[in-house]
Amino acid sequence: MAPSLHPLVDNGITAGDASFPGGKLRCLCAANPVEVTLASNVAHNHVCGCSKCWKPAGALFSLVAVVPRDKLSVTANADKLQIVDAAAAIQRYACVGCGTHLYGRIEKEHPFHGLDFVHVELSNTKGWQEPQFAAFVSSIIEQGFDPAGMDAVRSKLKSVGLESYDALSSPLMDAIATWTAKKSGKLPA
Ligand SMILES: N[C@@H](CCC(=O)N[C@@H](CS)C(=O)NCC(=O)O)C(=O)O
Ligand SMILES: [Zn+2]
Ligand SMILES: [Zn+2]
Repeated sequence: MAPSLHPLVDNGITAGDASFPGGKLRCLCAANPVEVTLASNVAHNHVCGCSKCWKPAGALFSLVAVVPRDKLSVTANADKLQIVDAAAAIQRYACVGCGTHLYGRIEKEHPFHGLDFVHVELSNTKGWQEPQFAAFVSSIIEQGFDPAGMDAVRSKLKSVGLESYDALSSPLMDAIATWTAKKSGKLPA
């Protein structure tokens, strides 16, 4: 059986609703789940193969998107959240009970400062933006995936409409490079 890329990708992608207003994310604890409320839809939703992003059990990829940080609030059981790696650019807040990551936040100077990273599969409502591309695809090898299987992974991603990248998508890499060039003065600010 082919490995699961992600449950919301394996059987094809369902388009989101452009006017979706947001909703609640909950961790996987049966009792007292951590609840995060998003006051808008997400953007740049994508699958990520890196080792740092939270993945559901058995999946090769995470499903991760961004939301402006002022649209995100922790609305229940915030005391169960702990930062996974305080040294990482993205400070990922995980539930100490079930290990699920509820959101990731960037506090340092960074092109994505002001955006929080979230996993919309933690919501039981439909209409969130659908995944747009696949990022850090080659990174799944670092976690033990057989490199001989990469063609099949990239073909499967393409068959559901996701372009594969081994970092972020070209438009996002361009945005990061533009931010860097403006900061260094190579481009006018
Ligand atoms: N190959 C590395 C890539 C890690 C990486 O760079 N992840 C990206 C995509 S989430 C990133 O922006 N990380 C910043 C961070 O984790 O703080 C891995 O799999 O761990
Ligand atoms: Zn939990
Ligand atoms: Zn990642």
